[in-house]
Amino acid sequence: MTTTLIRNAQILQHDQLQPADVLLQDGRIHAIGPQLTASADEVIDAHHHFLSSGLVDVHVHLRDPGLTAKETIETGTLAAAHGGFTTIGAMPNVDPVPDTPARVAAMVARNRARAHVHVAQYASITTGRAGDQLVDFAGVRDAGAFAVSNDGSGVQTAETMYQAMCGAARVGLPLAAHVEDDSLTHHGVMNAGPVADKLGLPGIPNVAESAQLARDLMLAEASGVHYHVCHVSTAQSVRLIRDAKRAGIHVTCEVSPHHLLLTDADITQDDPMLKMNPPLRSPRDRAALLAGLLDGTIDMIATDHAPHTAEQKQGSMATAAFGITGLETAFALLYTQLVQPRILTLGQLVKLMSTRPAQLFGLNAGELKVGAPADLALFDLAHPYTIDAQRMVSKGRNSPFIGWHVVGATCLTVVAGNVVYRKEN
Ligand SMILES: NC(=O)N[C@@H](CC(=O)O)C(=O)O
Ligand SMILES: [Zn+2]
Ligand SMILES: [Zn+2]
Repeated sequence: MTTTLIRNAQILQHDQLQPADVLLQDGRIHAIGPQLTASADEVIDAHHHFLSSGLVDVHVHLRDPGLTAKETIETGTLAAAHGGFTTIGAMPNVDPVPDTPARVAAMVARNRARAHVHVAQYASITTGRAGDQLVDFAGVRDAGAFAVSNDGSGVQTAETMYQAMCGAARVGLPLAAHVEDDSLTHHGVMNAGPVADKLGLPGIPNVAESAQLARDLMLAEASGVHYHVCHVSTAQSVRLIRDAKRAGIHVTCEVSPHHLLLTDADITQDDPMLKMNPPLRSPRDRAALLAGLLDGTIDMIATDHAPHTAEQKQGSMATAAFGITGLETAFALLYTQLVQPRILTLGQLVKLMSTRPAQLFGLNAGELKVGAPADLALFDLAHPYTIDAQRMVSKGRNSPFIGWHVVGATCLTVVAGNVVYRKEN
């Protein structure tokens, strides 16, 4: 029986910071209160920093197995811990794809043996994440998958998506969709519009995302599945999801930090660090995403942490890989850019990055209360710093936010009562 006492923390109560001590025992939160007087094996002084339930990110690319030059289970989950995340959802675009019960079981075992944080594993929707052959949903659920997704590409055929949704609904698995109609993307590498025209780069129009989303919402209604939309990026998508929720369709969605903070107007030159899928959209789209976040249309924030090697992210946007990292920068960026200017409260940010994703995906996480898992993150909300590639523990250094000035450094991350990250001074 090991006990840890975290003293002198500030925790959120009714969206207000209040001083508290938190006692952890056997991997759970045992007590919360002012000035706890318990004897503990370890006492940690939180120095009046902000103690939160550990962050939860349902959209992470760990690249393991098969793509380990970009990231591994160890480096990706250490990056998660560095960012204050204690539970992450691992996307299935690895090699081999977890598309059978045996492969999912192997992934779950590898994650458990090697990860620094809790990993919820996605299985794919179709075999090899391509074509129309559906995965054995009951089998992959029983092997430990928490949801299915073909992230990286859209499911192109309506009939396949409909059958997939019916199958996922039958076994109670959420289906997370990367919505992208390949016949509408025109081999684009950034948002279609005046900026792409000026740079002479091929553009991806909003309809490539939103037209397939409209299709999917009708299929979701007919099938009754929990349909989750990955990385929503357009004003039209927000409108469609808002209307679908009003109509009672079981839809949830996520937005990435980069789509909340950047637009194609920030692309002043051909820069591969600003290349991701879906692309940075127009200022009008960004405004719609913020409005959707504030009115509850958008349920959660997910990083879409997509590490690549330096080689894959050099040269021109025309040839570089899609994707940027996010785990190590998300909280500080959003705290600095949205909470400090009072666009969101700290409580809203924690709900969006911890409580809601856990609740909506049925993950045992996202709450700081007695009896909950001892998964916690301690953030310093006072001292400014500069985002520095040298301090990142992810193998991927492909972030457009390097050099940004932020507050909100992670001081400590605790998973199941064990310290998995501690900031050195
Ligand atoms: N977002 C990206 O630009 N890239 C992701 C794939 C994806 O999330 O669709 C990747 O795996 O690299
Ligand atoms: Zn995607
Ligand atoms: Zn992704």
